[in-house]
Amino acid sequence: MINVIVAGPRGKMGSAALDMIEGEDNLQLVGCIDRKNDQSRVKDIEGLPPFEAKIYEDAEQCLKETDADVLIDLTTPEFGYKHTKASLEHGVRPVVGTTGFTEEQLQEVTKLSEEKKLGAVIAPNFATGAVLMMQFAKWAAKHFPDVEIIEKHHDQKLDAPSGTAVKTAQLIKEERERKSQGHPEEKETIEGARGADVDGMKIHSMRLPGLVAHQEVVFGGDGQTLTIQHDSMNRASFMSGVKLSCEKVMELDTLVYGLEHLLE
Ligand SMILES: NC(=O)C1=CN([C@@H]2O[C@H](COP(=O)(O)OP(=O)(O)OC[C@H]3O[C@@H](n4cnc5c(N)ncnc54)[C@H](OP(=O)(O)O)[C@@H]3O)[C@@H](O)[C@H]2O)C=CC1
Ligand SMILES: O=C(O)C1=N[C@H](C(=O)O)C[C@H](O)C1
Repeated sequence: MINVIVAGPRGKMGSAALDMIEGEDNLQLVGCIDRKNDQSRVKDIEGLPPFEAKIYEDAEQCLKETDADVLIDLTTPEFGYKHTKASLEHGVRPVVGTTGFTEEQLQEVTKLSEEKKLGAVIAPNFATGAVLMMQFAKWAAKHFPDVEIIEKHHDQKLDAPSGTAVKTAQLIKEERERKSQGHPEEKETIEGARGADVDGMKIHSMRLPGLVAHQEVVFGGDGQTLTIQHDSMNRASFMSGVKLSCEKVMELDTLVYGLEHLLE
């Protein structure tokens, strides 16, 4: 049995994680970290499954009082980072879906996980299809170095570009020489028109109601284009990755960044 804390239980992802845990025999909810409803039971919060587990506003208290193996964080970049550090300090393995960590923050928690010899998973995208989309994009970049990324999300998303787009750009960067794209003398007549720049490749972020999580990686070559596209239609699409991460993190003693390292 793996004892799990969920941070962000009322959120879109956190509540989907509770539903997933409810249906799994090897995962047990032992506590939640929220910024509301201190000391309430999960079952008393409208819309959440009937768990007896307690809600804590104080993450430290939750980590101390529950006999947790894993902390799943699905909150905000600021609190996700704090929870990840606190979790490692308390000997609890973090599984982090929260996006928007800085490079420095990632390095810091990687170092802490090494020092503590404690497994951790940070996955910008838990959907298997999104992981494949990123791997296919990395492969394609060998042959098509000109590429732009278009990510589309619901309009409640806090971070832009998405963690998935940033990770995709990093994977492509590993495959190709740095290059500037477009006309060398191109000028933006409206600021931002060409999108964000990562190592010469552009990322465009769209936010609209009705969307969930979608990305196109568009490559251009001589007389041809190649588009690799992934769409998450709902949050259930992420849950097999969350479950797998909870299981695999128990066997790790360092931090892994990206679900691709856990898929066989
Ligand atoms: N890796 C992946 O596959 C995926 C990652 N994500 C990422 O997961 C994160 C959450 O996304 P989503 O569920 O859509 O966002 P939501 O805004 O729906 O949920 C976030 C929840 O965290 C709560 N929260 C905020 N601060 C704290 C705190 N200090 N302690 C505990 N809880 C807190 C919020 O509370 P309140 O309601 O009061 O604001 C809210 O309930 C984002 O970073 C997103 O990018 C999303 C989808 C997939
Ligand atoms: O906020 C979201 O919704 C999502 N966030 C992650 C990201 O930033 O890449 C994963 C997925 O795209 C959904």
